[in-house]
Amino acid sequence: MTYILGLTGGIATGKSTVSHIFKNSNVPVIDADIIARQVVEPKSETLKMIINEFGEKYLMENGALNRKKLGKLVFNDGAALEKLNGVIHPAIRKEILTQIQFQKKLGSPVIVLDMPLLFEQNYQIICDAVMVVFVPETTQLKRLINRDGLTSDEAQLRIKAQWPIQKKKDLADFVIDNSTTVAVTRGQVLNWLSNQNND
Ligand SMILES: CC(C)(COP(=O)(O)OP(=O)(O)OC[C@H]1O[C@@H](n2cnc3c(N)ncnc32)[C@H](O)[C@@H]1O)[C@@H](O)C(=O)NCCC(=O)NCCS
Ligand SMILES: Nc1ncnc2c1ncn2[C@@H]1O[C@H](COP(=O)(O)OP(=O)(O)OP(=O)(O)O)[C@@H](O)[C@H]1O
Repeated sequence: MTYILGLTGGIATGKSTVSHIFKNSNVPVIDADIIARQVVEPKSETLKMIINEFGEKYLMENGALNRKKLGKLVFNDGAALEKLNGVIHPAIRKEILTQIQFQKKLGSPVIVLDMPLLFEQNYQIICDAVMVVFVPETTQLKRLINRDGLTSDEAQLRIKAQWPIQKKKDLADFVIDNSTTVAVTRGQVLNWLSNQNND
């Protein structure tokens, strides 16, 4: 039996940091952010649907999606974000389910599904448990601004496009506090894994 651990949190609370720790421990990770990029590669059906919906101005000269420009639109406009989600999420879901089946066939005992919108898109129902990585909102805002070079207003809009971290924490089976050092976070994840191995 393959145990599916959903890994989520808010934007920039540390999901990738935690998923690296899993990967380094040889646990396979399915990364929804990577899949969300793969399904809109140049010439893909999903990219064509996005361009039909939003217009040619969201394409770059090389035929790739202009992610920066589309991000500016959708994180400022809830209706546009819903439209984008409606077009892209069916393709993301299909690929996630394919990758889960693949890992199950390989006989992986544990797999991690790393997905920022895990609760928003109702993926907890296919997970055996959900782990939420959290930091206080002030830390989240600071790390997001530093990592992505956003203004404080832009960063706050992105945070508001997702459920509040407290709501996700309340729904979690396991929580990881990523507010101090990566070493402390690693300790919590390795501890979870060793409890898992002892079961
Ligand atoms: C709007 C897009 C083009 C902006 O691209 P950009 O390269 O600037 O950001 P990137 O994709 O790296 O996402 C960064 C972070 O933004 C947050 N985010 C992304 N999409 C969404 C969304 N639909 N709703 C809320 N938050 C989101 C996530 O925390 C993600 O980790 C892109 O995020 C996108 O296509 N989003 C829709 C697909 C999606 O929902 N992806 C999230 C994981 S499934
Ligand atoms: N414990 C930590 N101490 C200091 N900085 C950290 C820590 N954990 C993560 N960071 C930094 O905070 C930023 C966000 O972390 P990370 O990319 O792991 O978040 P994420 O949840 O995967 O983000 P996204 O939702 O955008 O995918 C990164 O720049 C990362 O290097």
